[in-house]
Amino acid sequence: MHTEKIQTNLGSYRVHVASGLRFNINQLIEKEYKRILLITDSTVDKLYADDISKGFDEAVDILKYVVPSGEASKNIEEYYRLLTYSIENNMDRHSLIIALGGGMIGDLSGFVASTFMRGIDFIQVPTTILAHDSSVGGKVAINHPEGKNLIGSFYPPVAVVYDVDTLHSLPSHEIRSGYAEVIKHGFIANGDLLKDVLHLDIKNEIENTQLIRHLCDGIKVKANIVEKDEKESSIRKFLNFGHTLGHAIESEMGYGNLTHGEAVAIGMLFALEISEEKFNVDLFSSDYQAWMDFNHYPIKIGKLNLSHLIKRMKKDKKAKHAIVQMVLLENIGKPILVDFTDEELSAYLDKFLRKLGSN
Ligand SMILES: O=C(O)C(=O)C[C@@H](O)[C@H](O)[C@H](O)COP(=O)(O)O
Repeated sequence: MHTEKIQTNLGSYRVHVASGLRFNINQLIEKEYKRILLITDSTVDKLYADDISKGFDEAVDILKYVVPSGEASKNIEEYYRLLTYSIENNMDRHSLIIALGGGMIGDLSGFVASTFMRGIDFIQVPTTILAHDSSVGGKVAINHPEGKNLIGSFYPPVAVVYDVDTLHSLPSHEIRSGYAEVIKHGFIANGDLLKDVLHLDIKNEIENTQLIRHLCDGIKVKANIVEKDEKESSIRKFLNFGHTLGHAIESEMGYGNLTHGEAVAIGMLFALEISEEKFNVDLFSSDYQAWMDFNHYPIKIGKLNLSHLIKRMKKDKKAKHAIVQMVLLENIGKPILVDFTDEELSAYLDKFLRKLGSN
């Protein structure tokens, strides 16, 4: 089993990564809980929800709440229904929430945990590759129609239990989504990981040792940054590489029409091309685009309205006084934050959308 300890001011927890862990969650948490609310989605429920209960004593009360699958469920109505369910079913400050699923479930359940009775324990049990990113670092949130993750908090889980066996049932768009965040960690902080992934055919089954190595490398990059800047006042913003445009595309297209990672993958291409032009460096943007093509990432995504996208980019959490800030790369492993004037951003985005055929 691979274990990474995350030590921050808001809390310390371990991220365990191995095969078969979903049956042994009870042994990986330090406290005993009498009442547990398992939150999952309608896809994962059928596959793994029963396995989770098997590891707990029969005396533990395990409630289950199933959310419709898809990013569109990460909304205020679903959040409110979950709170009502928790109140009606006598959850209290000594209860535990288990978030079983991908980023949507982790973010939504974590936000419920962070606000129910001013905060109760929760653990993340990720079932997607993308969640190697979202389950670590303590960002929990729901979306607003105006923008992604606009309502949320920093609230670390008490543990992350990552059973890699669950990743083999993922559909191809989920593998693409997850590997976008893996390659992001490579671009911002680990050139070897980047090279490895740029040679990877993610259309075919990825064997467990390689998958675990990629996930653990990504988690290490994330842990390293989050431990130094948990609340994103400085270097944590680097983890947002590709997200400024990515989030704008996701919300503009309607949540769930493109996966989070697929939208971020496009956002990274944008940031790479600007970086190469601004800093006169080769950041392998052509190799990266070829990798995206080869692995069937959607690049031609139809017409997008430039001014709508810019309006959304201004709502990004990194923006200050409506000035868009983007993460660029001075080199591989050397991220930097750059402010953009409206004119400059418009010019870059117009050129990029034309290239994609989206203008
Ligand atoms: O953990 C972070 O910090 C990140 O920015 C990682 C992102 O990949 C992740 O999608 C995150 O949830 C986005 O955060 P947001 O603050 O931009 O909503």
